[in-house]
Amino acid sequence: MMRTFIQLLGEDAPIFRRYVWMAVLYGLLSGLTIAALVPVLTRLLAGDTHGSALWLCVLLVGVVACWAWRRQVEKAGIGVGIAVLQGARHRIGDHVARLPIGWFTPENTARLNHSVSNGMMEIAQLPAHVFTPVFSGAVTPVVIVVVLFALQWQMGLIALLALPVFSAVFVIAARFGRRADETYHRNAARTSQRMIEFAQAQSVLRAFNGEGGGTRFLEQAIDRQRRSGRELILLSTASVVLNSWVVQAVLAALLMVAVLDIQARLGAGQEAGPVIGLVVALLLSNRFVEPLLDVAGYGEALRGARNQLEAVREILAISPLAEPEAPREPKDASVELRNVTFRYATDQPPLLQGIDLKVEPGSMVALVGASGSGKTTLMRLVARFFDVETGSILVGGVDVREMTGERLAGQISQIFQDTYLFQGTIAENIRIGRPDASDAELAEAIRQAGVERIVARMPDGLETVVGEGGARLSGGERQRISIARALIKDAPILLIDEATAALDAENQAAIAETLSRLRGKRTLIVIAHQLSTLAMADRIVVLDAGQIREEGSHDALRAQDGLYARFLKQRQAAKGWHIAATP
Ligand SMILES: Nc1ncnc2c1ncn2[C@@H]1O[C@H](COP(=O)(O)OP(=O)(O)OP(=O)(O)O)[C@@H](O)[C@H]1O
Repeated sequence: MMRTFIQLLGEDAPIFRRYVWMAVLYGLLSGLTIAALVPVLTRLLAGDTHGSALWLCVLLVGVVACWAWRRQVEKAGIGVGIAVLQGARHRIGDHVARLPIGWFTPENTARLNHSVSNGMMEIAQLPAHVFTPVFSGAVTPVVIVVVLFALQWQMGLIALLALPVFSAVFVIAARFGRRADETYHRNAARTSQRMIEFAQAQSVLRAFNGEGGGTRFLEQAIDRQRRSGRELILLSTASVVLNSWVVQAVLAALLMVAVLDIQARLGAGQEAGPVIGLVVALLLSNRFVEPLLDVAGYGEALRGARNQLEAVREILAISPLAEPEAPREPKDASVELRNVTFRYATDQPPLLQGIDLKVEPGSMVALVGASGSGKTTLMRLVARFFDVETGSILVGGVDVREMTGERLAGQISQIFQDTYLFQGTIAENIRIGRPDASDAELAEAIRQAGVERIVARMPDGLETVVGEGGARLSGGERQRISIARALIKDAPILLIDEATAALDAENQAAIAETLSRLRGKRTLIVIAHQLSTLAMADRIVVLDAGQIREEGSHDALRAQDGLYARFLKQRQAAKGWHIAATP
């Protein structure tokens, strides 16, 4: 936990170390102040009022010093919190900016959002509100153990042995609690997901589930969350009770030893001195358990914060894409995959295997294959959403790992299915492709992508705000804006995913027009669904289960009666294609 905290603080870590030493010193000071009670009481009980008064002054000075130092510790704790909020957020931001683009799935971005907002607030509050009492609560009893040893060694020994026992019980209870906490948070996240899904998918739920049926998934999720919440409350209560039992048991043992010793000494007719010492030791026992109970009380808060820190640690542990020390420049607009193997997770089989593919500058390659065969993944690898496991990907004859991210991005334009539109106007969204594009270039991209027709329908034309993620536009309209954005960028390589779902007749025409205009001028790699696109391609590559099974021109592959011919027949049956209708 401390290590993650220090990692999170980066160059601000010395502030945290200083704070920890201050908190430990505060614990020591508190312990010593409590220890000053011993001479005050022993002298008072022995009738030495003057000596007692002197020690009382020392005690009072200690109390004032403790109070003043505690304020300093809290100030230092707040300083650490501010460093977390200011510096650590930037540090996570810098780290995330270097992560593979492929990492940014909706689940990961939701996690990141939660960690940077709620999680950071929780972590930032730790030093001032939780660490100070926990650190001092762990140090003060150690000082009291030493004093107890001096007063009555058996009590000192019991208190000393109690410390590791208490730590072990605390750690075990925390471990059980953590597991329950994780389950609860997982179920809570699922419930939120289900709630959003429930709201977004009302039309589907009502159409297919009938009355009330649509709430089934949501109810199941709420039920799971309720059960895990109950389990969490039970375990949390049990751990608090267990911790305080252990502390109380230690206190009882200390009291018993002291009382038995007092009885024995009084019975033996010993003088008052040692008996007074024992009475004082009895009082000290109480001060020994108090900070321990404090620590136990903060177990819950520590566990919650630990989960947040763990989430941050997981994000920081993801390896960013390495930037080359001596970046190279691409020589042309070719794309080449050499013996590429890739898998999304180490425990999964390879998704792409032994892929060799060369796309010459200015040529057009269409990728074809069943759903899940790896077409999108192949395109993502070219744009370096991820790095390959073995083999290499070359853009312009240079391995993408030897190019800066900026240089590679400059070589490639993408029209993917999940293109994001920002909360801004249509014009602003298109200009993201090239912020310094002139108005004439903007108008040309708009014309080529068929955005003119959309703009004409909109109340504010090009200045129409598209809403978050382009929510105020249809899927087809969003895609055409993304085509205009890719066209205005004017990169030599264009990767296109012909999204079947978003392709209405107008969009098909826009894509076909774009492709025919750019054919021969740009290197085009297209995940093709349209017959017109396939017929336009210089080469068709058929992927099956992550491997290239067939490669050649449309006519040659069609004549082979292999996978491609079968694919065409399926498409024909589904969409009424006419093979003869090639342009
Ligand atoms: N980020 C990811 N993490 C893990 N698995 C993934 C990820 N993205 C895709 N996959 C899996 O990889 C496989 C290939 O997906 P990919 O999107 O490359 O196929 P595709 O041929 O483009 O399919 P489609 O035509 O349906 O878009 C699928 O089984 C998919 O579930």
